[in-house]
Amino acid sequence: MASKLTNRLRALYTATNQHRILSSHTGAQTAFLFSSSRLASDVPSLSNPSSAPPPQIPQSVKTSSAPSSLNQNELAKFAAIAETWWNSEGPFKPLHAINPTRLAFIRSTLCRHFGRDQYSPKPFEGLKFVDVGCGGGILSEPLARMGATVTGVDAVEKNINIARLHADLDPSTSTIEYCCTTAEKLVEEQRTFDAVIALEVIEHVANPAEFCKSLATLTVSNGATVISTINRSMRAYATAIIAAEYLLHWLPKGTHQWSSFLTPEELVLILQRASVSVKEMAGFVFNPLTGRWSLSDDIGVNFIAFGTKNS
Ligand SMILES: C[S@@+](CC[C@H](N)C(=O)[O-])C[C@H]1O[C@@H](n2cnc3c(N)ncnc32)[C@H](O)[C@@H]1O
Ligand SMILES: [Mg+2]
Repeated sequence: MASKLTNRLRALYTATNQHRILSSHTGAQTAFLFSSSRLASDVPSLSNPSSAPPPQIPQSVKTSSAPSSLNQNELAKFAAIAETWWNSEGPFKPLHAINPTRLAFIRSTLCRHFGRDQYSPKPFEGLKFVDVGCGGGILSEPLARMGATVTGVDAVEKNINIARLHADLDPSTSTIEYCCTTAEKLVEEQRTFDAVIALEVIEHVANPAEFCKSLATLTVSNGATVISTINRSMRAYATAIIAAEYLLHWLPKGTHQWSSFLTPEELVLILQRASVSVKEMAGFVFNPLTGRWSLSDDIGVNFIAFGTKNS
């Protein structure tokens, strides 16, 4: 299994022609990877103009002694646009557009892992999932429709209120348990889940490594952890920031900080340190001709990782 994973990762990294395989990391390489994370201030920060007014601090969940994953500046951005979660033409349009593609990855990896029939209408029946940083519930709802018992948590209270209101519109989603809380709080409460999913959240948290530790602790032994984020590559700077925020206006300006992105290797390493072994990875690519997203071996910009918690 380990060599199969290694081969798969090697193929992916070779395909993107930009990085080396993880199993051959030396201590020096690892140190480089970690020292470059969050310190990449040498790239011009279009996404953080110094003239921008200070963001409003939202009402968000307070944490206790556990290291906090909260970054109040990031939370303020989401609080400011919380009402627009279910407007598929609004600021969350990219998440709506990418949703079927990321759900296809989740369905196929988790069905294989949990031995479920991926063509069944409710393949996740009997499994407990948590959607960390669930926002308005764009992902939690389809997961619940696929039969999972879903808990959705977000640090912004407004998001949770919107998510609850929307889920209540349909009996198949009104069963979702929504809470304004954090992964570290759930750890304190000793909650565990068969699958822990955090999509497009890690680039907005205060400490990605600690956040991954919390996600891993929430995952039952041999359970699944799924994370998606944006690669800290030049291509991502050009497309996910310059094009998406400044040229196409898909996202509000300042949504993303390039230096907060993680490379796939960094994500795999911090998950590995948290006892989660990444088994599969895929990229999301946008076809401007069809206007659709699809899964790809190209993990150069948007990517998703599926791992399992070591037993
Ligand atoms: C880009 S949105 C992604 C929403 C959802 N996961 C999706 O992909 O549809 C990021 C979400 O993470 C939440 N968030 C940011 N930091 C968080 C933290 N430390 N703990 C919990 N939620 C957080 C934000 O409030 C926001 O709703
Ligand atoms: Mg993001």
